[in-house]
Amino acid sequence: MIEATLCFPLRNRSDDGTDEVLLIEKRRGLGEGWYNGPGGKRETGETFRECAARETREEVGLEVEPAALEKAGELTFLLDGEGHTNCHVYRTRSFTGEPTASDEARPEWVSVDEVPYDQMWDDDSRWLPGVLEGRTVRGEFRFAGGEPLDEAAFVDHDLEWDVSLESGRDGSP
Ligand SMILES: Nc1nc2c([nH]c(=O)n2[C@H]2C[C@H](O)[C@@H](COP(=O)(O)OP(=O)(O)OP(=O)(O)O)O2)c(=O)[nH]1
Repeated sequence: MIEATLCFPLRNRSDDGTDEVLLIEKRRGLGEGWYNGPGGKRETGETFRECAARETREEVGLEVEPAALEKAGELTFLLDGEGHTNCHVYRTRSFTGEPTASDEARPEWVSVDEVPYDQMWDDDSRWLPGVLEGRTVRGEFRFAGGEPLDEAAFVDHDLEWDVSLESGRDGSP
């Protein structure tokens, strides 16, 4: 199973108080052309928090402290009945730097009320609104139709809200 992370930096705009999330438009790889949070696959020896912080730095140039990430979700994506990817989701209001485009990603601050779910993975509209409201979620999402995952069809899902994520299923927070 692939172990991956997503990170959703949040800010409150000082002029009108709008709550915004930093999304990326993914320029290559899985989910190319869609909006998502910064994130990616975990490397050997990394914790999930370290992975989320590294991917955020590499993709959009924001510095986040692994310890300042708040665990918001654990999502499992299944493809044709088999576990494909475990995704650990974080959010944070604590970061430094200005978002900068990279080869992999074009960053964009978006109002949390105007997230472009029609240009994202099909499952995101089921769980991301709650995550952006500050809730925690554990979910299983079933896809069918073979590799790659981003060309498979989203079939159905199960969600559990307001769960304790103090410790992940593998024991790593
Ligand atoms: N929002 C959302 N993200 C997803 C879904 N499925 C899924 O794998 N992801 C995330 C997990 C990872 O952060 C990202 C895929 O990993 P990645 O960015 O490293 O993939 P890639 O093929 O570009 O990898 P690489 O070669 O650049 O390392 O997509 C989904 O259904 N919704």
